[in-house]
Amino acid sequence: MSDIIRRDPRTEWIARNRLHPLHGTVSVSDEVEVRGPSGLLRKNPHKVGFIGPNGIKRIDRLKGNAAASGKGRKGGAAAEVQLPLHQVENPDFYIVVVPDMVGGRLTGHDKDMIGQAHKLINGLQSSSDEKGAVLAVCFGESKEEGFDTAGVDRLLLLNGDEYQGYCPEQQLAALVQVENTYQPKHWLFPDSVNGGADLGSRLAARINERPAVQAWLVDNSTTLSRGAGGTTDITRGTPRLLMLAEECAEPIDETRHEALDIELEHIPTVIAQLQDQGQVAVDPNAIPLGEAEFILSAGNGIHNWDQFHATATALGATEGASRVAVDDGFMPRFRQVGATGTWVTARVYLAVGISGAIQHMQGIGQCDKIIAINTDAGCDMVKGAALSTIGDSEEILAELNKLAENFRQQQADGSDQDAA
Ligand SMILES: Cc1cc2nc3c(=O)[nH]c(=O)nc-3n(C[C@H](O)[C@H](O)[C@H](O)COP(=O)(O)OP(=O)(O)OC[C@H]3O[C@@H](n4cnc5c(N)ncnc54)[C@H](O)[C@@H]3O)c2cc1C
Repeated sequence: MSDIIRRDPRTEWIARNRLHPLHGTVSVSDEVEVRGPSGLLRKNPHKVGFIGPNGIKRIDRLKGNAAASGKGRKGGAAAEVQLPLHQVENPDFYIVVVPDMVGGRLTGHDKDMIGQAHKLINGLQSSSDEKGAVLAVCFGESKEEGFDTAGVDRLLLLNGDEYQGYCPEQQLAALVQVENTYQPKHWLFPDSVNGGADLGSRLAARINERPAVQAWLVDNSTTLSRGAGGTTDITRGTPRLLMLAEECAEPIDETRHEALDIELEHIPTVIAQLQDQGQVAVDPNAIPLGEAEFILSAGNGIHNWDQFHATATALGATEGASRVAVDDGFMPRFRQVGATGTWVTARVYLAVGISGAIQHMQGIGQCDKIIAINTDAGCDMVKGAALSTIGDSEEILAELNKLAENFRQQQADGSDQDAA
C-alpha cells in the first residue's frame, strides 16, 4: 500500500464543523500537535497548557524544554572574553570614586558610578591633552575580583583594622588625605543608604564643597538632580563632589582597566567618637524581598516544601517564589518574584525548580549571580544562570542542608577550641 496520505474532504469538513455530531471523533486528541485529515501537522491551541490546582490555565514549560539539549547555551559558563586593555601611564588628573562595596563587592550602583567617572574623564580629555584616570578608594575587606573590568584604573584599598566595621570618621580622615595628595577633579559617591550618602556628605562639609545629590544626568558642565522627593529635577553646574543616583550612567563593559594598587601614606589615625557594636543578626525573611542580598527561590519543581523552608533557614537566605508556587498556595503573594511580583537585586539568586519564564526573568535581571537547580538542562533559567546544577531539587537541597550543617558544626568546634 502507498504511503501517500490522501485527503478526505468529508472528514476535513467534519473536523472544521464544531457542531457536527461526529466532530468529537475526528478532532478530539490530547496531543498538542495533531496530523489533520489533510495530512498537515496542526497545533491545537486548546490543548496547550493545562489547568493548575487553583483553576488557572498554565503553559507547561517542562514539556517544551525537556528535549532541549545544552546546545547553544550562553550566559552561565560564559566563555572568557579578553577585552581590550585601557592604560593610563602617568595620569594628569584623577576622578576619585568611593564605592559602597556592600559585602566586599562592587554593587551595580558602584559600577554605574565608575561608568559616570569615565564619562567625565572623556569629556575633560576632549577639551585638553591631559590624561585622566579613575581612582577607586575602597574600605574594609574586599572580595571583589572585577575591579579591572568595572573600569578602575588605580585602586587604593584601605583594609587595616581601623577600617573594619562602621568607622566614618577614620574613612573621612583617609579621604581628606586623598584630597590633599591628588586634588581630584571630581569626587563621586553613590547616593545610597549603604554608606555613600553619609560619607559623601561628611567629605563635602569638610572640604567645603556644595555637593549635587541624587544626580542622575551628569556631564562636564551641567548636572540634573532629583529634588523634592523625586518630583522635580534641579539643574545646576556640575560641582566637584557628586552623589549619584542609581543608573546615572552605563557601567563599563567594553574595556579592561589596569586596577593598579597604590598606597597612601600619612593617614592620621582618628580617635573615634562613634563605637561600632557589630552587626545585629536579623531574620532573613524579615528583610523585604527587594532589599535581600541572598534569595532562595522556589518554583513548581519543589515537591518538599518543609525541606525548602529548612534549607532557607540553614543557608540564612530570604525566601522567594515563582508565580506558580504562589498561585498554587505554597507561598504568600508578597514572596512572588517577577514582572507582577517584586523586582529583586540580590547578590545571589538561587532558583530551585523554576523554568525561567520571561515574566520571572524580568524580575531578576538586576541580580549579580543566578544559580539554577533544575532537572531540565535546556530551560531558560539554566541558560541564564552563572552556575547550574542539573538534578532533582529534593536530592540537591538535602545535600545543601548537609553541607550547611557540617559548616555550622565546624564553626562551632572552632569557636569551642578558641574558647579553650
Ligand atoms: C501576565 C503574566 C504575569 C506573570 N508574572 C509572573 C511573575 O511575576 N513571576 C513569575 O514567576 N511568573 C509570572 N508569570 C507566570 C510565568 O509565565 C510562568 O508560568 C511561571 O513563572 C512558571 O513558574 P515555574 O517556573 O515555577 O513553573 P514551571 O514553568 O512549571 O517550571 C517548573 C520547573 O521546575 C523544573 N522541575 C520540575 N521538577 C523538578 C525537580 N524535581 N527538581 C528540580 N527541578 C524540577 C522543571 O524542569 C521546570 O523548569 C506571569 C504570567 C503572566 C501571563
